[in-house]
Amino acid sequence: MPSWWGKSSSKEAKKKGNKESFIDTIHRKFKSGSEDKSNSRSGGSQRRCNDTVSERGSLSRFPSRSPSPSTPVSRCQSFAERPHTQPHAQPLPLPRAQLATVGRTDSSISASSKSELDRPSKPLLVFPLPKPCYGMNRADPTDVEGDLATASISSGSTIDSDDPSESRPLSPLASDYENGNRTALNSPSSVMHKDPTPTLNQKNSKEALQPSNLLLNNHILSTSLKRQPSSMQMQNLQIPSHNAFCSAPDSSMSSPSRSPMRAFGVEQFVNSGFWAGKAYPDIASAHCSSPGSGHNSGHNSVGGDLSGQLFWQHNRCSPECSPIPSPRMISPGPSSRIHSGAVTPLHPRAGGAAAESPTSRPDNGKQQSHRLPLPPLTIANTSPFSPSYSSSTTPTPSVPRSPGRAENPTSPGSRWKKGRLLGRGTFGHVYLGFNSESGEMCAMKEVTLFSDDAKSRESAQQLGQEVSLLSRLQHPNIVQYYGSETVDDKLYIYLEYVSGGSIYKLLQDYGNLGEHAIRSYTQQILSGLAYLHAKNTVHRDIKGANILVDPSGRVKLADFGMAKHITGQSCPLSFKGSPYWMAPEVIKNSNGCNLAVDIWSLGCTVLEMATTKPPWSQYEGVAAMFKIGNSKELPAIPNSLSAEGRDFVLQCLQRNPLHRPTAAKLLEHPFVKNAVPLERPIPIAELSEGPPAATNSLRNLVLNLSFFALSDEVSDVHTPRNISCPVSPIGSPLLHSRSPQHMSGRMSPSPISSPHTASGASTPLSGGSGMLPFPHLKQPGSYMHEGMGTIQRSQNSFYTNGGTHFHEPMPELFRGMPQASQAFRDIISSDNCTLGNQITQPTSGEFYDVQSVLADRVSQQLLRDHVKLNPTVKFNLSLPMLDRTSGI
Ligand SMILES: Nc1ncnc2c1ncn2[C@@H]1O[C@H](COP(=O)(O)OP(=O)(O)OP(=O)(O)O)[C@@H](O)[C@H]1O
Repeated sequence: MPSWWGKSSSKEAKKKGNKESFIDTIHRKFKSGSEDKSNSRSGGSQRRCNDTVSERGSLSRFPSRSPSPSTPVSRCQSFAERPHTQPHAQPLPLPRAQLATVGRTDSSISASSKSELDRPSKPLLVFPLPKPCYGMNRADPTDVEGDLATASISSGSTIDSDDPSESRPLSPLASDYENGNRTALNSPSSVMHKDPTPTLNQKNSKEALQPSNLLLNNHILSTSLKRQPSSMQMQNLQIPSHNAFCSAPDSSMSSPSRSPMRAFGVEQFVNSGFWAGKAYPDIASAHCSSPGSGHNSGHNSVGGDLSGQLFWQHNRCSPECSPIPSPRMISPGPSSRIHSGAVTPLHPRAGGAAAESPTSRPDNGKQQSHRLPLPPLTIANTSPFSPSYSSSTTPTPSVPRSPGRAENPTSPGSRWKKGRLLGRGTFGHVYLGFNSESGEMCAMKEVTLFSDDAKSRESAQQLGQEVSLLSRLQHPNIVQYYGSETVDDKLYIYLEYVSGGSIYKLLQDYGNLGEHAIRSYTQQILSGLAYLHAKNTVHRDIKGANILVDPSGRVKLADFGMAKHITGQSCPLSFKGSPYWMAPEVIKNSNGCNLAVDIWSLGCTVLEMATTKPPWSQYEGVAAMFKIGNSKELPAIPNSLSAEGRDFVLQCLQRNPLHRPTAAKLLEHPFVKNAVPLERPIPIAELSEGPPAATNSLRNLVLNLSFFALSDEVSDVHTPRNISCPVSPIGSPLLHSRSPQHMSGRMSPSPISSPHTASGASTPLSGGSGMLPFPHLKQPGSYMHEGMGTIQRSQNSFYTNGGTHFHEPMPELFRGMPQASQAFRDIISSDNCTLGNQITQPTSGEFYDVQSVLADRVSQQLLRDHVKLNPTVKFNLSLPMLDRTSGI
């Protein structure tokens, strides 16, 4: 029995009152409703649950991947107490009901913790993969029930899994993970990887599997729950009876499940395997990322999910893992925050997707079916950063297309080859994208959308919201969105590739960070948050796993799947986030939605960076949440942190959200204010040229810098990274040649900052942000990408919504997928996604920082070119880069 459980049990009587109160609070919370449905992924979960039954058939046909059963993992042990070799957990008594009762939960936990080795042959009760947890609207109140039912079933499976004989062999698919992302071994999750249908043959599952009960998801089981609601929950601390942890279906292919750490909306909570005692289908996926790659699917990717984080696990690394305990490797993550139907392995098509070789092109069948409309403009048909990547635009005959486009009109993205798997997320997989012709790289998030599946709508909605948000963000500390497109039934979202991996990954691979790094990272995270919060947008899932680091130490916030734009006064908090980083008010839902939840999470992240573990990681999921939500205790702050660091953390971890400083305010805190700024030398060439279509401010900035640099001739101009580098059209050689905006010959620092964009000219899917113009590829009447302050003015260009204009054809992203398309439209047109009104003029700090990875490589050439063009200017080519300024 897990230590934490034991502890809990011993104190149960004592704390019963508190727990009940606490649980009751949560219970009410989930019952009473969740935050705006449109933003919730729960619908998905609900759906998932509903669909689970219906899809059983198909599910059963597809072997799911299961991790190696060889590694025993206990999920019930606290981080601190869990040994490498997990003791066999004592299965808790099974409750009579097969519902998501506490007993179930506990059982599942125990079961999960049981060594896989110990139960190799016995088939585990695996439930059909649940539907995606995400989802927007829960129109039907019974959805919760459905989710709950799913959870119950999961629970049941978990229970069954206690029996070793239920273990099922891993699917061959499990081995296709790259980068060691999938470490089958350690996964208790093997349970999750069992082929659901076949595995449902277990004794305990029999009843549940009865057709009538299997209608389970939404009916029978839920009904049962209804009949015996709170008592069991209270008794068993089943916070989530109505709650939100998604059960993550595991699938090697899809794996939305890889994200165990996120909690979703109420609805999702219901799905939560954790709460319901469900086996952790996602575990395998979640923990299997390769530690060293920095790209994970594990904790991070898995990440996101509450489930995964519900049990902070450690020391379960695969051999490849760094000596440092890697929660990811063992992370239990039952659920992914969003189980997109698109990525559900169980779906017939999913199988194909999953089976794809990471090294293959995004899709060989790209042009097989739904031909993408040609982008109206001449943009970057060769660049992923091009809006053309977004099939959201309709063909515009009047606008010339690039030759390349003409040659390959159906899919601009086809030029991008899908490379290795970078990680797995709730929606799907993230691959490295490489353009053989340009040499550019990007991160390609591949999500399968099923046009014939109701889940598509939820997927589309969620993705639409995420893309909508991302496309309007442009900040050096936020991963840049480049564009997106659909190819057949797959949606590709092109993002800035951040090769260093997540902070989480770094911590797993290299241990805790030193104070300098913590200060720097924290300062950057704050910068990103300040920018985000200025737009009334809350990230809601700040944690190491969602913060990427580039090779030069620049930090970028990623994974905006949980982000929400706060539009009105009332914004009920939904149970979203990752438990260990979750603010008390989120758990208790005692306050309205506020930006302060990110500040709390930031404080947790600082501790995570300092210790490699989030606060309260010594407690298992529920216990941790109880601590966070119901106690007054503050987490231990390591002595390694300076007094300033300590104070910073304490400032962030104030239980009253109103007492927490804002991100902007915290930027003034000595802990980060005194942080050594990251700097990137600016190549002289960058300073010597000005963007053709740069805004005055940008132009001035660049010119000033240029002047500064050139006046010195050999210059030692240093510019803090966060300042201008990015803005320069020339700023980045990379952008110089590839960005769609460059292609358009227009430039605008940010879709957000540009007048056009501000006025609402924004195409969420068209890669609104982050692109810098290609001065050398100007085209008359060319497409003006809104992201660069340019607008496609031809034809049916936009429609307006809430002050934000979108390209009418944007929904074409989901061409061939009516439901998805409509869902996308809905979400895009929802006020929740409207950021236009919040658009603010950029500050220098908001300038998009061009990718620097290739900058240095090209800088020399640029310098040479510059010299050729400006013979009077003398450069010392031996100093391609300016010196640093900073104040180290
Ligand atoms: N821009 C990027 N550059 C490099 N790697 C990335 C990038 N985006 C994502 N990844 C990798 O892919 C993994 C999954 O991506 P991401 O977290 O965005 O997916 P998701 O569906 O949002 O996941 P989650 O379940 O956390 O919501 C990340 O953990 C990371 O390792």
